[in-house]
Amino acid sequence: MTLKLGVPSKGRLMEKTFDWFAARGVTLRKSGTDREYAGAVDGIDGIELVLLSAGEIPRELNAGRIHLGVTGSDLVREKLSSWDQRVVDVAKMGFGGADLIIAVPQAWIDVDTLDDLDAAAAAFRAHHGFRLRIATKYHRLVREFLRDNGVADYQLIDSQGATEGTIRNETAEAIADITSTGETLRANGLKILSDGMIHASQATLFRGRREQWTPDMRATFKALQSKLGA
Ligand SMILES: Nc1ncnc2c1ncn2[C@@H]1O[C@H](COP(=O)(O)OP(=O)(O)OP(=O)(O)O)[C@@H](O)[C@H]1O
Ligand SMILES: O=P(O)(O)OC[C@H]1O[C@H](OP(=O)(O)OP(=O)(O)O)[C@H](O)[C@@H]1O
Repeated sequence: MTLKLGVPSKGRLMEKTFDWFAARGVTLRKSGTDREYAGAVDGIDGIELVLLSAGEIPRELNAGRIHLGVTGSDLVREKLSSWDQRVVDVAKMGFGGADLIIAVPQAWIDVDTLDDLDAAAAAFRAHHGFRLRIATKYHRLVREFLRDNGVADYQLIDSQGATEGTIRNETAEAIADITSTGETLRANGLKILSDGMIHASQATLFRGRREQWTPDMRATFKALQSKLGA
């Protein structure tokens, strides 16, 4: 059996993933037409390229349908419970950096920390009769983080995009989202809580569990690791 490597098929991570492997003597390329999600690997034998959405790579790794995968470290933590028992971090790739943070309106001058948020949430509930709403697509990471930091009086609102806009639209009071330049937060009048950093994400090469791997696959992985210096 060949070793299947899943990489993002488009978007912000794809090109840099190709560059990162190329710099280490492994050429990944899309085969076929631009819109066809087929690929090939040159520079090492026994590896098959699978082009996938970054968000699906954690699940495919966990299911054993791919053996290696490149995706954001945030996505692996969000999509897999006990992620570190399911996949192994082989190499941090040094790009795709973004911080998952909690932010509130700049106008909330009394709220700068998680403790302040907790107090504001209790006051909010007493006043409005429902829990303060935090919009996010990172449900698992946000729940774990708030639980570990003693914030309980809130509800999560699912937002799969344009999350910063939920506050203006009055569908949430706070957000938990990815930021890199901070532009989107500023443009929407939001500020990050001083202790509101949930995870500093970057593109990472992961491998799945090896129980089902054949000796050939293990040898290929070893050869790849030595090329990558991982
Ligand atoms: N400014 C940014 N905004 C959002 N995500 C970013 C940013 N910078 C880096 N990332 C990272 O990029 C990854 C998401 O990549 P991308 O947006 O290409 O995938 P996606 O389109 O969300 O996934 P899918 O293809 O599953 O929809 C995440 O790991 C995220 O942390
Ligand atoms: O700090 P910044 O550089 O402003 O980047 C952060 C923004 O980028 C991402 O959105 P994306 O472009 O992926 O669109 P989305 O809202 O559909 O997730 C993220 O969700 C933030 O909205």
